[in-house]
Amino acid sequence: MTSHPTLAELAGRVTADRDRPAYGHDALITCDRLVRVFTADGVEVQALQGLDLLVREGELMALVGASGSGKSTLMNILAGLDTPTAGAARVAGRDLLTMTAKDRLAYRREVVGFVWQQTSRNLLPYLTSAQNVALPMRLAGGRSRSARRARAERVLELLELLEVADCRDRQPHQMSGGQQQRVAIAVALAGGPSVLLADEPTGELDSHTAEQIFAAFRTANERLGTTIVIVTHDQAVAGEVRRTVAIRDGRTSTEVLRRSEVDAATGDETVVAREYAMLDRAGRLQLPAEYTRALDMRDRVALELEPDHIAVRPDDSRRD
Ligand SMILES: Nc1ncnc2c1ncn2[C@@H]1O[C@H](COP(=O)(O)OP(=O)(O)OP(=O)(O)O)[C@@H](O)[C@H]1O
Repeated sequence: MTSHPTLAELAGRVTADRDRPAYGHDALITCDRLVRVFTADGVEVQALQGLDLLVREGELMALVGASGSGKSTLMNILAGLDTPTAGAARVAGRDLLTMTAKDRLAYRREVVGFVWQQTSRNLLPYLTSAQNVALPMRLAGGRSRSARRARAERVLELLELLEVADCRDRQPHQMSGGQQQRVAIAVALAGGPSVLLADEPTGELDSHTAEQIFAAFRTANERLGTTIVIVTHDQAVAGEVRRTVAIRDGRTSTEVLRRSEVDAATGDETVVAREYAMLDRAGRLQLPAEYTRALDMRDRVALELEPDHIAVRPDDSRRD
């Protein structure tokens, strides 16, 4: 039994609540109860149904989920290509719901870079790698000789960082799929974005090449500090990041965090993964389907507050 709070305690809670920082105040990406409804032939599809997501600056994280769960819808919104129906979405201080068309264009040029699954969507086919990477810089930079020289140096630096400097004079059709995606990452990084978004970037590649592409994202994250969000079906890729967020039915449902632990005795390092469920601000929690199935939980469950946990048990009033 918990005792009733005193008036002074209640007043203290109200003040603490008022002084608590706003949701996502220190995140680079904040999605707050994000909703996207599509209407096709008079039928409504709720692709995002109140999705909450926070991504900190400098993170490299993966988004996973079944087909149709809303991953691409979310990526298109974060990329500034689509507008949410309701809720809030902020990236690097920009409000994605209220941006004007002009702000949106600047946002796509300056704040985000993208890498898509189809290699053909990432690169212009008649330009060489170096020209592809230089293009976003030319749109943003000056025309002076020193500006041009600085751009050429930066192009080479990026191609070297991604280990495709030898492809600088080749057009996309003269490169492998993996090389094309590395150049695509260089193009996406050319404008110095705060966030790099990648939608199934390894979807068209074999697993060995996919691993190399993933290493390239990690290099970009570590060396340039760019925040990276990758949508993937590939469990092996998802296993390489510290944080994997699963989307189910248009909401974030579970999250796996991985951290390294060093054995004090042997000095061996192992990666420990732990799965968490997302608790939204209304207190809603989505239990993993395999857990509820295993205990035949349906419709109603019994809850008990224990000193350090909440027990969720099958409905014991249902004795048939
Ligand atoms: N332009 C659109 N018009 C109507 N419905 C759409 C539109 N775009 C997406 N949807 C619907 O929204 C839901 C989420 O789609 P979305 O493409 O975001 O899923 P996804 O998780 O990316 O799937 P996949 O892994 O297959 O790409 C689906 O039911 C889809 O049919």
